[in-house]
Amino acid sequence: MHTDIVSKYKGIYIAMYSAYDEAGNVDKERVKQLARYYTGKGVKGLYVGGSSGEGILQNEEERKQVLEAVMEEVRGELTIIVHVGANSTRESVELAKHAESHGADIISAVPSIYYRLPEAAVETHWQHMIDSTNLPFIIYNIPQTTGFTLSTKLLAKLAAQDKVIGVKMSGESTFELQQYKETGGEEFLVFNGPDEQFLAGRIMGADGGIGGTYGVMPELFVKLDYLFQENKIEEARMLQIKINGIIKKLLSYPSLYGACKHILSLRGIETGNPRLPMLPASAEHHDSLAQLNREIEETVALYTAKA
Ligand SMILES: CC(=O)N[C@H](C=O)[C@@H](O)[C@H](O)[C@H](O)CO
Ligand SMILES: CC(=O)C(=O)O
Repeated sequence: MHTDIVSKYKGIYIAMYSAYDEAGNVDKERVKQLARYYTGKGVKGLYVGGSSGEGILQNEEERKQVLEAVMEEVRGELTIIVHVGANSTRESVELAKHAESHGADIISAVPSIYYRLPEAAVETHWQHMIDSTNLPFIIYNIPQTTGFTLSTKLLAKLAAQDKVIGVKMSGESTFELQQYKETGGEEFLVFNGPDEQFLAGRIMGADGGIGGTYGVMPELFVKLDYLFQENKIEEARMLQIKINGIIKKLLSYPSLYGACKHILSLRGIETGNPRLPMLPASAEHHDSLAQLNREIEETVALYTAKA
């Protein structure tokens, strides 16, 4: 039986980008600068090495370097969830043990990708990671990229273990999200994945969110969560609509990550280009990205101004 898990870990987690130097190598100083930038903004923590963090585009050593930089910079200040999913179970277990030895708070993983695996194989894959450390584990369900949909049957089986404390639900169905919450129970964490549906996910039972676009506007998601908690649903809906206008523009670029990383660079936070095949923002988009950055900054100023 899980106790106090939800109150301990609920909240807003930024799916953090990785930071590279001009040659495309992991740059630990830049990772630290980015992690530092996210402190003091009201978020609960960071989700490191996930989709936005390009963990699956990095080798094992690089993934370790990114996590080490994060831990060296913000350990104790932010709750750190590490994505340790790799295609082989062996590598995932190695990353899980590394995460534990460096003080990460929680591990998480997608299924193995490329092979179309039966549920029993995905279960075994996750179970090995779970058994390899004493850390809590959060299932990462993102069927639109992995091709694997977490069934409530498997969720129930995994959630029966003390170490399995939650699921990051990146599928778009808020009905399934609600079913996951019902299956896992009140003391099982459900994180909303699609940033565009944060409020909808919260209304249907999510305890918080983990998202990639939070990285360029964490203040807005912290505010949105606050409005939901205060039961100011109409105000929250207006903010979600404002956020969605921004996300729609972000998604219109060659890659979401390239756009977000360029916006961060306009604020003095250099993280390099995303790693190919993720396309960088190209020069022709710099003007519109500068305009979008101003729009985000104005919205943040508006929503964080004292009433
Ligand atoms: C498919 C995907 O990567 N989803 C992310 C996490 O769940 C989201 O944070 C999106 O990046 C975001 O909602 C923009 O569509
Ligand atoms: C978006 C998200 O949650 C991730 O990048 O893993």
